[in-house]
Amino acid sequence: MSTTTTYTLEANALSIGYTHKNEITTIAENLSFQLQKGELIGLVGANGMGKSTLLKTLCGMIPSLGGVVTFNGKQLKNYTEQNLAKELSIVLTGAIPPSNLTVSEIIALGRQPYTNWIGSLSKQDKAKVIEVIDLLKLSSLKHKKSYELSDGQLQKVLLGRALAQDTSVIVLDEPTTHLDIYHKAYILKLLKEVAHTTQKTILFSTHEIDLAIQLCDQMMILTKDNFTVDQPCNLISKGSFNDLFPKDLIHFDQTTGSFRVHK
Ligand SMILES: Nc1ncnc2c1ncn2[C@@H]1O[C@H](COP(=O)(O)OP(=O)(O)OP(=O)(O)O)[C@@H](O)[C@H]1O
Repeated sequence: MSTTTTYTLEANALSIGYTHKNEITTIAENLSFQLQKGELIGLVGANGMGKSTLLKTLCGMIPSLGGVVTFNGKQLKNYTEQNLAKELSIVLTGAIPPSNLTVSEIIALGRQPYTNWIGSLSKQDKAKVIEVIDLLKLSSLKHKKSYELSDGQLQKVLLGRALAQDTSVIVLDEPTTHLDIYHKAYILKLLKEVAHTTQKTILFSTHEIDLAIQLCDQMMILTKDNFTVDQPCNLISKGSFNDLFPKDLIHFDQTTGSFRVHK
């Protein structure tokens, strides 16, 4: 049943993992958190810890093994695909769209939940596409086909498609993977601005821990034994980043807020 809430995305006692031929592999369990409007949230964890599994479970792409996910007060399982697409957009790594589409056309795909059955764009849809192209500074590329783009440019375009979808929650799996350090910072700063100015909840997974610490309102740390959600400064003071990786090679330096290699 729907209830009024200030949280856009909530998980309660969520268990994530995979079921193959009745064999259940649990990747993480008892995950609970509440995310608010206007927040940028970074999810970090070592390779294979379950970040993508968690994001896909939150989006309903893979079934949870237990617990409840709620969007804007309504349980995920009670949404139709069409209605969920108005609340939630997803950007997955390697989700390359058909290569003969132009940048504008890919971004316009984000309007699908709002268009009629033949997919024709209204004035409002077209205005949204132009707004996103301007926001992401993609005007010079708008007529290029997706196969003509660099990996980084394509990543920006996929973000554009999610922004055009204009949902209250955006989930991105490693959105800065193919970008250089300048463009990693550019995209994460842009996500923060979008979250703050449009009051969207933006959750992304990343290995860019230093940048995430500087830019996120909240961070989620997923380790083998723990799941912690808090503001980056609190996580630093609690020493939570120290548990992210084995301690034989690197350590977290609390004064600089970054990882250092043992000399
Ligand atoms: N379809 C699947 N079936 C079974 N196990 C899977 C499946 N996909 C992933 N896994 C396993 O789930 C675990 C978590 O994987 P996941 O991709 O969620 O980790 P991650 O934290 O996103 O890793 P990375 O940082 O390397 O991208 C891994 O042990 C992986 O092998």
